[in-house]
Order: sequence, then C-alpha cells, then structure tokens
Amino acid sequence: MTTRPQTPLLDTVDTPADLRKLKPEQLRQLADELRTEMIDAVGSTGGHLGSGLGVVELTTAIHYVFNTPEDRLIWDVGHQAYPHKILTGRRDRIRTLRQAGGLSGFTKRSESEYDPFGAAHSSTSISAGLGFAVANKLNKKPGKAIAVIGDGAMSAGMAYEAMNNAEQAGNRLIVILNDNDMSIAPPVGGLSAYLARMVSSSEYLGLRSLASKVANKIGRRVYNSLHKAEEYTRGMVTGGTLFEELGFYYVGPIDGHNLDHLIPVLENVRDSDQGPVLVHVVTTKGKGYAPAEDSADKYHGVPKFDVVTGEKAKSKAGPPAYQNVFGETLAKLAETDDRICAITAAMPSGTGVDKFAKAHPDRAFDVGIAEQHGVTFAAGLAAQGMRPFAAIYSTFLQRAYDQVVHDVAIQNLPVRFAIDRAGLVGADGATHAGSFDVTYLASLPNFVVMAAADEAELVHMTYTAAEYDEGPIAFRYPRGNGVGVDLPEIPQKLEIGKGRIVRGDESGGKVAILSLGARLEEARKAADQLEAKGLATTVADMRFAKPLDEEMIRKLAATHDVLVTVEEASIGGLGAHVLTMASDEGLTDGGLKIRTMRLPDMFQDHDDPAKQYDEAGLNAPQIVDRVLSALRHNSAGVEEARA
Ligand SMILES: Cc1ncc(C[n+]2csc(CCOP(=O)(O)OP(=O)(O)O)c2C)c(N)n1
Ligand SMILES: CC(=O)[C@@H](O)[C@H](O)COP(=O)(O)O
Ligand SMILES: [Mg+2]
Repeated sequence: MTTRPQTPLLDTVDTPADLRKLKPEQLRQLADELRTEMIDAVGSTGGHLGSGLGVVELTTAIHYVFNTPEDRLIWDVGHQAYPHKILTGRRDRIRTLRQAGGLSGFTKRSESEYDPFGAAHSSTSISAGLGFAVANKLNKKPGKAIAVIGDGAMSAGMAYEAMNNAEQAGNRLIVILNDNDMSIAPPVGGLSAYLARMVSSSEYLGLRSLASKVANKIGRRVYNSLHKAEEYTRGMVTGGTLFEELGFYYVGPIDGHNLDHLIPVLENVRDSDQGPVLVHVVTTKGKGYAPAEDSADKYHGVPKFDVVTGEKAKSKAGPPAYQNVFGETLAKLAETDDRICAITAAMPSGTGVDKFAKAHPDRAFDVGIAEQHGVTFAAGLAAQGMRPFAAIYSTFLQRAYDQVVHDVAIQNLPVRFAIDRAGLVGADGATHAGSFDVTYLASLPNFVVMAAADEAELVHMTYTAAEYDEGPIAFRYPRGNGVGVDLPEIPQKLEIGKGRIVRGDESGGKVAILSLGARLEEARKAADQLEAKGLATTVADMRFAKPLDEEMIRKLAATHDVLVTVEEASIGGLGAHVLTMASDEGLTDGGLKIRTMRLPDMFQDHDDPAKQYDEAGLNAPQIVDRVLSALRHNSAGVEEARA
C-alpha cells in the first residue's frame, strides 16, 4: 500500500484565503509540502510534471501576494497549473487529473473561479490578461491581471502582439516571464539566447544601481521597499531591455525558487502605481525532484511513475509510434533527395522531426512555438525549389490557418503538411483534439488531403508527398502506435485521388463502408459483424479526402444499398464531400442511402481514446448500428416491417 506524503501545513490550506493567513516564514514549508503532494499525485496519474514543479514557489508567492480570484491569474498553456489547482480548492480531486470525469490537465474556466481563462495552446496569456485589465479599467473595477508565461511560449508572435499593445493597461497588467531555459525541448532562437544573456551573472546589475533606477521609474514607495528587500534580492536589471522598448517596466531576473526574493518583489510590483510591469523570474524545470531535474526533458510530460525511483511506467512493447515512422521514413527519403527539409514548431520529439534532425541536422528546423512562421517559412523554402515538410500537430496547425490559405494554397506552393495527432488524443482533451484539419484543408482549392489508415500507409503517404510538386499536400495520422502491419521496404507512390478496396469488391454488396484514416480497423470489424448478419459488406480505404475517388464512389453507389462514410474528423470532412458529390450527381435519386459518421458537434473531454471514440460513436458496434438503422434492420439483421 502506498502512503500519501505528510503535509500538515498544506492540510490547513484549501484556498488562497487560507494561504494568506500564514506567516511569511511558513511559506517555505508550505511550498515543500505542495511540491511533495504534486509529485505524489502525478506519480499516480501521469501528466505534465516538470513545468509545475518549477513554479511551486511562484504559485505560492502569487496567491500569497495577490488577491486572487479578484486579481486574475492567467497561466500560459496551463500545463504548469497543478500546484495552482491544489491551492485553489481542487486538492481533493488532484488525483483525478486527466482521468475520465476528473480535473483537466490545463486551466479551464468551467472548473474554478480561480481559472479566469482557459488555455492549452500557448502564448495567449498576455492578450487575455490585457483584456481583463482593460475591462476593469473601463468598468472602474479593482483587480489586476497577472499573466505567467514561459520562455518557450514567449517565442510566439502573439506574445509580442500583446506586449505591443499593453501600455494601455497601466499598472493593471503584470506579466511574469517564467524563464526555465526549456520549452519541451531546449528552447531555440535569438530570443532564447537573449534571455540567457540577461540571466547570465555578468549582466546583473548590483541591487543599489537597480534601486536607484527603479526609484526613478516606478516611484519612491517602491524604491523604499526595494531597499528593504535588498538583502533578499539576488540582482535585478532595469533599462534597455527589449521589454522596456515595448513599454514594460522590467524587473529581474530574480530567483524564482527563493520566496524571500519573490514575495517582496511581487509586493512592490503589486503596489506600484505604474505599469505594465514584466517580472523576469528564473526557475528550473523539474525543480526539487531529482529524476526530473536530471532528465533531458525535465519530465515535461510523463506517464505514471514510481515516486521513489522516478521510474516511468513502461508502455507495452508494440508497433512503432506513428511519429517515429514518419520521422524515420523522411530521414531515409532525404538520403537520396537533398531538397527534403523538415520543420517543427517546438515539438521535435512529438513529431518525429528529432529522428530526421539526427540524420540531416542542416535540413531540420525547430522554429520554436511559431506555427505561423513555420508554415510561411516552409512556403518560402518551397518557392525556392525545396521540398519542405511542415510537421505540425493538427490542433496547433489551426493557429497558422491564414498562412496555410494565403501563403501556401493561394500560391499553390508544394508545402507538405505532416499532420500528427489527427483525431482524438485522450488525456489532453478538447484543446488538443485533432478534429478539424480535414474540414479546414479539404475546403481549400489546390490542396491534396490524405489520411493514413495504418503505419504502412503513412510510409506510402510520406513518399507520395515528397514526390508531389504540383501544390500543397497534407497527410494526417493519429497519436500513438500503429496497428502492427509490416512496414514496406519500398514505399509506394500513391495515385493522387485514388482509394483502395480492402474488403469485398466494387461489383456488389449490400453495404459499403468508406473509411478515411485510422478508423479503418473499426470499419473492418464492423464489416465482420455485418457479414455475420448476412449483409455483404465492402470496405474502402479512401486514402484521399481531396481529391475524392469519384469513380470508386460512383461504382460503390451503383452496386450497394447503403454507403457509410467513417472518419475521425469533424463535420465538413469526407462525409460532407461525398454527400456533396452524391447530390451534385444525383447518386441518391434512385434510393441509395448515404450515412456519414464523424466526430460529434461538441468538444469532447479528456478520457481514454477508445472511450472517446465510443462517445463519438465511431467504434465498430456503432457503425453496425448505423448500417442496420439505415436498412431498417433490427439488431439481428432482419428487416423490420415498415409502418
Ligand atoms: C501553439 C502551441 N504550440 C505548441 C504547443 C506545445 N507545447 C506545450 S508546452 C510547450 C513548451 C512550453 O515551454 P514554456 O512556455 O517555456 O513552458 P515550460 O514547459 O518550460 O514551463 C509546447 C511547445 C502548445 N501548447 N501550443
Ligand atoms: C502541453 C502540450 O501542449 C504538450 O505537452 C502536449 O500535451 C503534448 O502532447 P503529446 O503527448 O501528444 O505529444
Ligand atoms: Mg520554459
């Protein structure tokens, strides 16, 4: 039996109001207990551990100093908010994190009044904070907005767009830059180097010169208190920073694990009559848990693990992960094609671009969290004759939609989009579901859109995309491991816009299931069950949402009573395209029944992916039910009498 850690002081704190009753000298113990509690909880649930460990003291200090929830605390991404959840009335549910019916792994408005803004995609916090601050200003309401943003998230353009506008918030907006010198992978680019220079001790100013500078800038009261805090403060720099040029009072860098530094500085910032202020806090990802601190990824996202040893639960040996199949295939293709490049937006391991980078470092580009830039960068490469693969999760590609339309599609540039995490993704929930890409891409002129049914198909599609220079081409595939088919030695170049029959044939049957992507396995199972009920079933792997295999659809329509489309994508995907074609051509005029099965019109909460697909109605039994109801057959497959 595992025992929970002893947390006598934390046990007295249910909300920040309880925390504020503590004496400053008790906060160290509280933070230690908070860290222990978080490690224990995430050990049993899995989740984003390293980022939360790094902000234990910061979370404690913010809730101690500020009047949350009236002061609005906005965590960027929200993956670091587990300590915040524990301190804001959710400790009793912390061991339900990311489990069905349990707490979200991110901040969520519906979960707590202490989560004023939901997140999970990065770099939104300053804009949202500015909105809260300006609303309060207009309504003459008290309350500050505090946006906490990581150095990784700070690489996205949106953060700068917000800072560029922030002056109007005055002292109602405080941005805390949590600089742990990590994104999911080590951070990249000039900004990261700039922050590193600011943090390097050679650039610290002594506290006295800081204090005199701050006195001129944010007032005598602050000056006096800074003097009081002098012995606690490691060092601060003001003046001449990028952030100052953007209109912020810059304070920092300060040690984000030292509560004796954090508390007085945050109090000063809170009481300052000028702003906006940016506080630059330096932390360590994974802080206080040796296995995390020692790991390359600082335990960014972990499965369940043994708290004592740090050993992570092993996933079952099985087929390779889709991302690795993609990365390795592309690396191989690039051996004989020096035009191939790979781009990731801060997800090198998640997309498999790390595998490509190992083999071809000069042609692999991690652009940081900057999907918009990544797509247009790829467009530039393509325009100059390269063969770029923009490997971006479906959900994150949403952010670059205008670049996809304006920079890629309108110019018909052959950018290859390797779209990982297509479909439902499990514990990350609605914010990370790859639901919409088929809809938003297959509606664009010039685009080719493919979906891989299994890992062998992914190999073929990667090769097909490499060889396709006529315009933009996308291929999507799910999160997780393949289905266990053999990987081809030699990839096939697929004929554009042609599907394949994987069961039965075009020449006749009762039912035809038209599957797009990785629901193919469920479609096959459904076909087995339908056959067992005496309903001859053809299964097609459509491969392409665009262009459609119209010839195949016409044949299947002419030789079957029911066509059912199945896809792990929202309305507007394969089903909509098939229906549109069928109605344009009058394929249903003779009594053919078409049914479309797709993701439901709702944002589905986190759960085990199989259960999410059950909720979505996209598993085999539901396909069978859909066919039977279209045929007006009962569950035994017997035709019911018509009323
Ligand atoms: C728009 C977008 N792209 C990519 C991601 C995936 N992602 C989640 S956290 C993260 C790293 C964030 O780094 P940082 O902001 O420094 O936070 P840390 O984890 O270091 O605390 C990335 C790339 C995302 N959430 N949103
Ligand atoms: C917080 C975030 O956006 C990422 O850490 C994401 O959770 C990674 O998802 P995968 O586990 O699917 O790579
Ligand atoms: Mg970081």
